[in-house]
Amino acid sequence: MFKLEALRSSLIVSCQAYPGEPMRDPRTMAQVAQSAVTGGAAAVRVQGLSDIQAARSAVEVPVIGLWKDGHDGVFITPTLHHALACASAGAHIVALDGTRRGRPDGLSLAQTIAGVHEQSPALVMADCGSVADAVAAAEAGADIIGTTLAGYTGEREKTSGPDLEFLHELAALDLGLPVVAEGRIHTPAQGRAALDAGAFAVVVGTAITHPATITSWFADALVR
Ligand SMILES: CC(=O)N[C@H](C=O)[C@@H](O)[C@H](O)[C@H](O)COP(=O)(O)O
Repeated sequence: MFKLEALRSSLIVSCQAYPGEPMRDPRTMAQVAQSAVTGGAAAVRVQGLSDIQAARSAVEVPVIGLWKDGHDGVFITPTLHHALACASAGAHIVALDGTRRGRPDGLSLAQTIAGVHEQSPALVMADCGSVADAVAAAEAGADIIGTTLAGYTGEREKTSGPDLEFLHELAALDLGLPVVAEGRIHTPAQGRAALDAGAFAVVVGTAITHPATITSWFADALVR
């Protein structure tokens, strides 16, 4: 079993391709995950049961697994069923929606987290969108707080880079849990700034593993 402490101050790379995209293939995502580990990723975050299984076989580092179902409201590992499936697929850490919104299976966040802890060895990362979410998720038994949903739930402005103010607010609260910075970290300096703002570790997705978006940044910069 891995030690969460080993991820302190580390880079975690999210390797995700979206529905209909050419790289949406578990073998491809496992290769991307391997490349990220070669470059220094201490853990990877992958979406979908096949990608979790493929990543587990491909890399030695901890795998954070999630299952996106839909794209509105609560869609990141929305139910206990989704969460247990991620754990069964091999996720060391299950990332799930950690907001205060109602969940499709009617379970509370606390019931969902308790179900994962009772029925699997996985830790739970609660993807939050606000300070109130983070406080509630900590009370509900989450092992890790993620800032993943800041800017996506209507409770906080969608900052162009990471929401550093959110990280500062969470650090001041001292929830007693690791807070992982995730969302719109696009440069190494922003990753460093997230750690300096109090993050336990940093997740980078798009800026490392989503070539279509990275290409568009360059292409857009060339347009006069
Ligand atoms: C909001 C949402 O659905 N976030 C997802 C969560 O898994 C992913 O689409 C993001 O790529 C991931 O959070 C990493 O963030 P960024 O790609 O900005 O580095």
